[in-house]
Amino acid sequence: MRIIVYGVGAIGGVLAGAMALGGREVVGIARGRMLEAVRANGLTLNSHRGTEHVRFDCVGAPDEIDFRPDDAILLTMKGQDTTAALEALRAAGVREHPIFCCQNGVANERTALRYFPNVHGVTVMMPATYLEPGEVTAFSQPRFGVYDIGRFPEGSDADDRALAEALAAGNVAGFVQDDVMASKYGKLLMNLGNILEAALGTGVSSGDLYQRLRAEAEAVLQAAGIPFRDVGSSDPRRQENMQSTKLDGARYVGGSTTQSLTRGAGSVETDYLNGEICLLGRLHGVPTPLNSRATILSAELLAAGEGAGALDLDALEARLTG
Ligand SMILES: NC(=O)C1=CN([C@@H]2O[C@H](COP(=O)(O)OP(=O)(O)OC[C@H]3O[C@@H](n4cnc5c(N)ncnc54)[C@H](OP(=O)(O)O)[C@@H]3O)[C@@H](O)[C@H]2O)C=CC1
Ligand SMILES: CC(C)(CO)C(=O)C(=O)O
Repeated sequence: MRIIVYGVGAIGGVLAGAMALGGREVVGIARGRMLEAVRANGLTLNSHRGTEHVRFDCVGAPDEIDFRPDDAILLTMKGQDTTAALEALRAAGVREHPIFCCQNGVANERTALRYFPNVHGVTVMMPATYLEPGEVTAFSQPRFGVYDIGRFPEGSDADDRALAEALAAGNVAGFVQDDVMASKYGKLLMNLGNILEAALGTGVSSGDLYQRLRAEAEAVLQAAGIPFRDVGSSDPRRQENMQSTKLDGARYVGGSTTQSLTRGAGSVETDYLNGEICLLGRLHGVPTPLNSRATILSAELLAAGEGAGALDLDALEARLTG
């Protein structure tokens, strides 16, 4: 299986770099300064193993790839960039290839299924950062991450098992699951707090706001009849595979939404995280005022050009509940 990593950022960069270092054939699709940097100098991967430099083929768009039957395509862009990526894949002639949604949220799989028949969900448990072009950092040891993998909407197949093997070569523990979306809904609950961290700054207490966002979401999932599995700190696989690691010269600035604000990326994923709960709440008649305010807050922070940590807890509480 050749691995096409579409979106070389924090997750895509660690995956592409680690699997290439593990001897797997990898092609990256990147853009902007990341593309320039990887093409010019390869990628630097910082982790508990030290600093490693790796080269792999990297292109700017799918139509620069001569797709082969053994290709697997990993989507590693944020949810707001998925539709454009799927359209570019289809325009490049992709049809039957397995598409693995290595992304937070639960909307990517359904969107991908409009375009392609062979879609897989992947729950990504892997703290990673991309702050500078050409450089990414993995903050977990002994494995860089734990992934659940399975066919969407359910089941599993040989492609899932082949991806788990490729991930193992890249120091990521992959678990094939017949009900991967239950794991992805469990992860979605965790990601409702991304916007709180982005607004307050990493390491700042958000009081009871996360529990309140989550309570709204759990009521919504229950009303919608959607099962979820907890993949948070109580998941024993985290204990075994994912201890957080302190690295010389690489500070963990926070989760993916915090990084988007820190990098001035121009968009955040909140509409696919808290916004998913609003959507389901509206479909199933469950009010979601806090998650709704969270989506509006993220849009306002972006519009105001705010970086991470723009608000203190009182200000945040007022914006979400006042
Ligand atoms: N970072 C983390 O620790 C974790 C992230 N996740 C999830 O993983 C997914 C990826 O997040 P993350 O890696 O942090 O995001 P990043 O923004 O770091 O990486 C995504 C990359 O994809 C690029 N990209 C987007 N669209 C295209 C395109 N059409 N062509 C080429 N490149 C493209 C982006 O470019 P540009 O920078 O120009 O936008 C960016 O470099 C998200 O769903 C996130 O929620 C899950 C667990 C942990
Ligand atoms: C759980 C968390 C916040 C960190 O891995 C994450 O999934 C993200 O960064 O989006």
